[in-house]
Amino acid sequence: MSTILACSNVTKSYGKNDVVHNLEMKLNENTIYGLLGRNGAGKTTLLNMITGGIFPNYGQIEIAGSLLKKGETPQDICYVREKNLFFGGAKVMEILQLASVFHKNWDWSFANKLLKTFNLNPNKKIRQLSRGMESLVGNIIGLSSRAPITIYDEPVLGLDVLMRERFYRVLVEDYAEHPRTILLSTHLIDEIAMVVEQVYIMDSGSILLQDEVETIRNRSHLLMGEKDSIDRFATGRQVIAKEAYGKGVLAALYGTLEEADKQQAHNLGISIEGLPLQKFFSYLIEGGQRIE
Ligand SMILES: Nc1ncnc2c1ncn2[C@@H]1O[C@H](COP(=O)(O)OP(=O)(O)OP(=O)(O)O)[C@@H](O)[C@H]1O
Repeated sequence: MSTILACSNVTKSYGKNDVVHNLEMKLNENTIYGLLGRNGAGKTTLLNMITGGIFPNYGQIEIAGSLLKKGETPQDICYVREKNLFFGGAKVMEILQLASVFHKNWDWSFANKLLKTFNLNPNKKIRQLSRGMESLVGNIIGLSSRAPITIYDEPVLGLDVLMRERFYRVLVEDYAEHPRTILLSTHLIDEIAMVVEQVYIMDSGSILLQDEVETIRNRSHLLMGEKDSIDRFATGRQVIAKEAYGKGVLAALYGTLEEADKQQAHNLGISIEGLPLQKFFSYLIEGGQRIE
């Protein structure tokens, strides 16, 4: 599969602070990615660089084989921002009409269908919409653009559970018919775990881990046992976090465990459970470890 977006050594500083630091990222064509990180991790800053709003201090960004130049807005990207910049006095339909001009693959019949799916009145003014409804206008633009790269920054902010599920379902169904590259940036990990194929986990401006969701699921384990046993078992393995639990210790471990490993754990009186993605993420961020 070929690369459609590549960030090499990208750094963005404000004053003395590197908000994004030597960041490497490679997105393939026709894949759904999650960009995960807690508040302030640098996700929006990274997305603003990828979409041409701000320019890195160092490094380069390549989109569909061309280096992004300062001041350039990449044509192949549809960026659905966390905070929309829609004019409050404009009607929903006028915002869609404006967006359609910028995206050559725009599909009007799909856009009209989505207005119904999400119960949005196209004649309502933006300022009359709730926070969730405003998110939906952005999401309709992201979906209808059918852009080769669609980036959503916190796309379900303000949406109720029903609308969140509806959005993810439409996204996946449409992706199946019209494959493209989608990047979903969020801190709501468990919600997107069913949708994304690959994740980038970001913290303090750097990527801590990049892998397939399935691989992360298979490799993250929660061990429970006595401290000495856990320490013995952990030797030579990647423990990303450890905490006291009653008289024993809980340890989050990242790596493949073969049958022999599981037997060794059993012999040491250690129990092993899978680790939900959200919990794995919390441990990883707390530990601040980079996983190669
Ligand atoms: N223009 C700016 N000037 C100074 N600092 C900034 C600027 N923009 C962002 N930052 C800082 O950079 C850090 C990363 O912010 P960013 O918005 O990229 O994080 P984020 O991962 O998107 O967080 P959230 O999920 O809360 O939106 C924060 O500490 C923020 O205060």
